[in-house]
This record gives sequence, structure tokens and C-alpha cells, in this order.
Amino acid sequence: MTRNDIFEQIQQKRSYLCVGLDTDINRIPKHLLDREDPVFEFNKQIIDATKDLCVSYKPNLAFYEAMGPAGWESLAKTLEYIPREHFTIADAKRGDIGNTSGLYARAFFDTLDFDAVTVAPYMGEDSVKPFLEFPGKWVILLALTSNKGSGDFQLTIQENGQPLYEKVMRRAMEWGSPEQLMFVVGATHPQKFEEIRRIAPEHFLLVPGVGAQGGDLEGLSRYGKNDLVGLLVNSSRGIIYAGDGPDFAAQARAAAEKVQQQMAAVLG
Ligand SMILES: O=c1ccn([C@@H]2O[C@H](COP(=O)(O)O)[C@@H](O)[C@H]2O)c(=O)[nH]1
Repeated sequence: MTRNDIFEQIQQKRSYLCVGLDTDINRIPKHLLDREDPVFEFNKQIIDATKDLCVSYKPNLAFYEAMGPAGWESLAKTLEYIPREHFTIADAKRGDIGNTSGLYARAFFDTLDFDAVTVAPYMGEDSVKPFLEFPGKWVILLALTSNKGSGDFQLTIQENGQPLYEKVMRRAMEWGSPEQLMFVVGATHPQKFEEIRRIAPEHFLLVPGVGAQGGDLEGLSRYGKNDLVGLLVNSSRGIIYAGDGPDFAAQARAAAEKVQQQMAAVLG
């Protein structure tokens, strides 16, 4: 999928929402538990209820891997079910020595046909580059994450006065163009967005941390406003667990619609 395809979808739907499919078997409505594949059934109903309101879906691999082979099966069926126009992100946070990264890339881009995978940059260039060798596929590199621990390394100041996340972004921009590389920047760091946009004016940012983690969508939106919008804002629990009864999908839709309307207002 190209950058233009993503922009077009944003314009059509007046939305830059990414719905996170963090589907926890212990949190899905009880009435689904007697289905053959409750996780897939839950995802299917969430997708049906939200697909016109979002441009992207992001299953987090932990939720599927924790279930063993059945989880991989649910993940593959979910990916197959997501309409093709949506940008699909495997939130796997991978990265290893080169040959191993190459196999991770094959797993997410060939075996499964995701558009993008999240990658952890800590092991450096040779751990990231194998993911960039797949035409039309995307790397979403962790830059400044939404969690409290982001202060432990990412915000530490280097000899040249730059925080580590900035060094990571500048180096990574030498490896991948805005057509194949995005950065994860947590919504919980609103004061950093202006600087991050200066560092990477053309790259899409995947922004988790709104909703359940307390990040505020309104404050961030102006940092995506060059071109149409260069942000994908993720919400997982705030949408998929908006309700826990038989009407859970309708509740998820209502939560997604609320976010989409805020986004439409920003897009004008
Ligand atoms: O910095 C990061 C990177 C990834 N995530 C992931 O995004 C979702 C957020 O879920 P919510 O329920 O909307 O809080 C989840 O899959 C995280 O692993 C992140 O939160 N922060």
C-alpha cells in the first residue's frame, strides 16, 4: 500500500483512526465463548461495526501468540477478513540479527500479508533493514513510546545534546523513505510532537496512547496537518471494550464514531 493510498482513504473517510485488535479471550463477551473461534468472531463483529470509520487495523501479536496455534489461526482469519483498503499493522515489535529479522519480515509480509510491522530499533541498522526490503511494505519503528519506561532510555540526552529517540529517528531516516517508514510516537508525550514533526515532517506517525492510556487526541491533531494528515491514531481498549454485553459491537461503533467525528473536525 502506498502513502497516497493511505492519504486517499483518510480523505474519503474523514478519519485517521487505527482500531487496535488487542483481543483478550478473558475480556470478550461471554456469549461468544461457545463459538468455534471466539477471538475471530469478536474481531469479525468489531470489523463489521467499525470499518467505515477507520483506515487501519492493528492486531497486537501478544494477544494471539499467548493462545498458541489457535491464536495464529484467529490472527490469520482476522487478517483475511479485514477489507483490503485498510492499512494492516502487525504490532509485533520485532528486530534481531539480520538473518533472523529477514525471517520475521517473511512471516509478516509473505506468510501473512500484513502491510506493516512494528520494529524495535535497539539492535541497529542490520536488524531493521531486512524489513525494508519488501516493496510496498512498511516498517513502523518505535521512536518515543507511550509507556512510562520511555523515559529510561528514549528520553536520555546524548553527548550531542539530542535525546536518544531523536538520534534513532535521524539514523532510521537514512535507511527508509517516507514511502516505507513510519515512527511510533506516544500520545502521552504531547509536548514532543512539535519537535518530532520538525525532525520528520514527511513520515507518518503511528500514535498509540489515546483513550485507555490517557493521551488526548485534540491536542495532537494539528501536528498531522501538513498534506492531509500524517498521523494514524490508534485506540484499542477504548473502542473494542466499550461494551461487554450482546451489543458490544454497537458500543464499539459508538466509541469509534466519537473519535472519527473529532478527526473529521480537524480535517475540516
Ligand atoms: O508506544 C507504544 C507502542 C505500542 N503500543 C500498543 O498500542 C496499543 C495501545 O492500546 P490501548 O488499549 O489503546 O492503550 C497496544 O497494543 C500497545 O501494545 C502502545 O500502547 N504504546
